[in-house]
Amino acid sequence: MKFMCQMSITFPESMSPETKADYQAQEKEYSQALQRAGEFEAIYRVAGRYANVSIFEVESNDRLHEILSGFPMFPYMDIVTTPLCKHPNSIK
Ligand SMILES: O=C(O)CC1=CCC(=O)O1
Repeated sequence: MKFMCQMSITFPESMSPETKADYQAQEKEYSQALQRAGEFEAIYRVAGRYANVSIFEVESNDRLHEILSGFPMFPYMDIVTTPLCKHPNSIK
């Protein structure tokens, strides 16, 4: 099952730069492990925003929820999830 997730991140103004950097380092480690495992197919930065567009290939809705809620920055994310289907004109 393929999904597009649009994530935007808002840290509290009171959060220190050190805490932000720690979240970002944890996020990178978690994200890259999922990418290596093949469940996290792609991630793009949205130009001009602290947001991304991510593509996941997972076995179930429950697995997607497990992945998303496991992101260290999950408490600071707003996530919009869109299920994707094959396009009839795709050559892949
Ligand atoms: O977009 C970000 O920086 C937050 C994020 C979510 C998954 C990831 O790898 O980074």
